[in-house]
Amino acid sequence: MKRVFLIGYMGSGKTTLGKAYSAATGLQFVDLDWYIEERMRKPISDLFAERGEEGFRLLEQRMLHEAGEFENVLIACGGGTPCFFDNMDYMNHTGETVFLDVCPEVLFRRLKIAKAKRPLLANKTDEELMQVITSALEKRLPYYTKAKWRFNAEELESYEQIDKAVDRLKKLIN
Ligand SMILES: Nc1ncnc2c1ncn2[C@@H]1O[C@H](COP(=O)(O)OP(=O)(O)O)[C@@H](O)[C@H]1O
Ligand SMILES: O=C(O)C1=C[C@@H](OP(=O)(O)O)[C@@H](O)[C@H](O)C1
Ligand SMILES: [Mg+2]
Repeated sequence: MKRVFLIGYMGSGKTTLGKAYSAATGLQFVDLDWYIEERMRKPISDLFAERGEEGFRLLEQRMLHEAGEFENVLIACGGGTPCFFDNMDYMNHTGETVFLDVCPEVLFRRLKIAKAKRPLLANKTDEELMQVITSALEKRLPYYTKAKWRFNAEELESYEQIDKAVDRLKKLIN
């Protein structure tokens, strides 16, 4: 039985790599954000707005425990998932954890074009965005580094790079 959790900051490529890995190997893919949106029939940004971050984190923990019971699955978490409650310990006990490591400059480049759907980043100027990324990474690194594996995910920009990353991930967790 295989159960893998991808963790890392927003824009580190959890969804992108998780989807590609699943397509290449047949391992079932669950994106935790999508799972929550489907179960609640609402976008993450609405759930954040209605419940506040605290309410969202409670919901996220509940959904993590639900999806965490699935067998033969790769779960792409949200960027904050490992950093609340005992979520990181829970994941380490129930499966293999992989931290997608990406430097702030690359995260900035990716998130600059993809921040609108992320409630913690929407409406930030470039300067604020870089500031949010660096300070959040500093706070979150102690959680992320509890993962069993650390995986460099800085090159996910083309299909070729994604294929290579999938191969590297296969070698790491098989
Ligand atoms: N070729 C690309 N060029 C620029 N940005 C990209 C490219 N591919 C992906 N991204 C962006 O980088 C981010 C990383 O992907 P994603 O898998 O959504 O990360 P995560 O799930 O870890 O937040 C996404 O927001 C995506 O829009
Ligand atoms: O880092 C975070 O706190 C969050 C990351 C998002 O997921 P991605 O990392 O997939 O963008 C999503 O769960 C929510 O917007 C909060
Ligand atoms: Mg994602």
